[in-house]
Amino acid sequence: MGASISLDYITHRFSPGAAPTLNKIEGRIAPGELVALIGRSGCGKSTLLHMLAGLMMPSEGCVRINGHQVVRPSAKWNMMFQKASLYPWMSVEENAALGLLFAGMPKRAAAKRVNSLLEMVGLNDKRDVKVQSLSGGQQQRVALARSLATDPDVLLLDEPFSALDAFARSALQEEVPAICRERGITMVTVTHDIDEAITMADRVLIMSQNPGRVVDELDVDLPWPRRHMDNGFQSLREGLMQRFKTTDDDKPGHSANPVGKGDAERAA
Ligand SMILES: Nc1ncnc2c1ncn2[C@@H]1O[C@H](COP(=O)(O)OP(=O)(O)OP(=O)(O)O)[C@@H](O)[C@H]1O
Repeated sequence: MGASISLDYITHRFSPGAAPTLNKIEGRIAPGELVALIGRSGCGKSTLLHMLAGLMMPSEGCVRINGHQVVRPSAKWNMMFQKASLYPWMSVEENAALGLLFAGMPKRAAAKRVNSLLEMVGLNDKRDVKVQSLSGGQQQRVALARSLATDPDVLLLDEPFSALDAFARSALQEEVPAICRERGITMVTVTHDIDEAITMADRVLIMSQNPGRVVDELDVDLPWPRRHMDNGFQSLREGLMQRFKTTDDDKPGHSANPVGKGDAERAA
């Protein structure tokens, strides 16, 4: 079952006396909600996500999951990164089972749990294959199975599909929120890509930079699965671009490019 997340006035400075990278970020994410965090490069998205994962502590304020302050990483709030970080000499099954083995689950029980997940992510026939022989998309599927194996309440995604080809990316953009919805997992994904945010999230939070703050949000009230060519999708996309631009225009010395590098690359 998903967990609630509270951001309680999070401020962060990387060194004492420096300007804050994040400034007084507050908000609440409901159990089972799917949220995308979008903002320009360097605005502090990954820093904030690392705090949700318990990998970093803010200078001021705190993150609470189900009301408890997050002070360390946990298998109940798992993070997926841009790179799958698998052990190349281990099989798909061994990599996917790692979190369970670290948690003390016997090998046979871990393999049983992982097998149903590998089936779910479409890798059942690759169980015994070494991960180094897999494609990037397949490796991210192993990482996804590994993240889900510990039955997390929260799944945190730090641009996990940005290095994948368009087909693998689009399949996972559809499958990951579907899995989270089915299991009631709360999802927070960081992205530069407006289409990815609308494809995956119930709600998009927009961050500004210098200092990083959540300055706007947009509800994505579209049926699943989301289709880029649908009128509803396109009008939300335009709305989000506009909000992004307004956010940017508020800043002195803003760039003519209204969005992050994912969209900027497409526009080029
Ligand atoms: N360990 C660190 N020490 C000092 N400054 C840091 C450190 N980590 C990040 N920063 C700075 O904090 C700011 C926010 O970085 P962060 O990686 O969170 O941004 P981001 O929005 O995720 O960027 P991107 O989209 O490019 O990944 C940047 O200016 C970055 O240079």
